[in-house]
Amino acid sequence: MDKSAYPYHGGRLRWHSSLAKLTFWSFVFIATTTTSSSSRFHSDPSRRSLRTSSWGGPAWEKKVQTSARIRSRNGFSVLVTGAAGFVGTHVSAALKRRGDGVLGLDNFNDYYDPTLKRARQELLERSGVFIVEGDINDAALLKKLFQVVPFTHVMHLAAQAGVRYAMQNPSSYVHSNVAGFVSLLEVCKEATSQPAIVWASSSSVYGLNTKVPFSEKDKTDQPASLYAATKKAGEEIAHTYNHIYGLSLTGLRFFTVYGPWGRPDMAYFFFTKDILNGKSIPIFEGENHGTVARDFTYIDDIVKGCLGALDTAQKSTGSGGKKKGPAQLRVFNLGNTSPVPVTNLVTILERILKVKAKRNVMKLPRNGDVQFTHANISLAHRELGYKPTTDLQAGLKKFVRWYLNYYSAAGKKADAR
Ligand SMILES: O=C(O)[C@H]1O[C@H](OP(=O)(O)OP(=O)(O)OC[C@H]2O[C@@H](n3ccc(=O)[nH]c3=O)[C@H](O)[C@@H]2O)[C@H](O)[C@@H](O)[C@H]1O
Repeated sequence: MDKSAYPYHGGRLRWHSSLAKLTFWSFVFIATTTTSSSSRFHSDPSRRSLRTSSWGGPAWEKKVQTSARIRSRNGFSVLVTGAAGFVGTHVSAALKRRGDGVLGLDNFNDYYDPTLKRARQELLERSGVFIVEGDINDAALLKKLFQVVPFTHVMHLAAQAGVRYAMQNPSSYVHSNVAGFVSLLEVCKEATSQPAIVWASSSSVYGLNTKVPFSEKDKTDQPASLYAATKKAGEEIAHTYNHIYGLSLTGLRFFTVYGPWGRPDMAYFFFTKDILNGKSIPIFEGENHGTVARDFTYIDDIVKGCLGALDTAQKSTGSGGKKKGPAQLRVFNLGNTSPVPVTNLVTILERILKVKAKRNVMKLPRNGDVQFTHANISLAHRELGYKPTTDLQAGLKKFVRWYLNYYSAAGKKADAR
């Protein structure tokens, strides 16, 4: 790959209001709360543990309605699945802030430290977003939610993420990314007023493709991981529900999203933890010392892309399971279009943390990783007004600031993996 494909920008610092607000509430949270763990557990073969809690009743319905109530002219009423997740939390907060009604749904599984998800939930609750605790495979719960609120939009972010974990727990990917998506679409399609749906696909659908930058027009028939295969399956499933039932569907191919309140299973996150703890970090390289690189994309840019997708989504055309006309079907890359080698990511972290990393360079394992990603974002720019503005250096600075505050102020251990 051409070295010129890895440009760096200077450290432009941009303090986005959503982040400022989230960070503020993080301090409030850390200072005042402990995590509640009153929910029951039940066994599910596809999850290491899955919390459930009872739902229903007049008080619960009122909470749901209040959270989903639109507070601005021409606002939306949005069901955000995966609201306690990294992207879900940021998107929910941004929607709420601009006056949309937002109801969260999350199963709070323990793929990574659920304390972090509870902390995000606490943040959202303080800004008026209620998260219903439940699984997207629970059709009765979904139906109930649609009975209580006529959602105009669904932002579907609930998923089993992580490329390498798919080899350890394949069924969790089928459970969430395939069965769960179908379960959600079944309920959406039956709604009297079908919502428009925006959902998270992944850059990983480009798999072993070698032509860069990746364009939405490229074939995506070589997934390198089961995770990628389930996201690709999601895109095909979206086509089917659009074709048969008239659901308006927009898939967003996220490129390695990072930032404050991020996922502890991701490399930038556990590298930070391990560098600070003096532990060696495994840095992957390709054949013949080939560069491994990612088009790391900052969370605030992704949030803007998500809002742009919701704002430009056309109405679904069907009702009660019947299609009345053709509906919108879209897919967009949301990347930074500026790939950075993983070794450079580590150098940036060393500079910000002022600690030298113990680098353990090793061959890219054959466990689902691809060697590089690079997004062509011209379609998203044209249709959604998407224009990322945060480079990796500036974004990592913000991440590290959050990380140090979160874990030191809360006295929490960074239980990254
Ligand atoms: O764009 C996506 O759709 C996906 O992005 C993310 O996957 P990836 O891009 O693989 O991110 P991440 O694991 O942070 O590895 C980053 C880099 O570090 C390298 N890497 C990783 C681990 C390690 O031990 N060493 C290493 O060098 C590794 O080779 C890679 O080059 C999401 O996790 C995934 O859920 C999905 O959303």
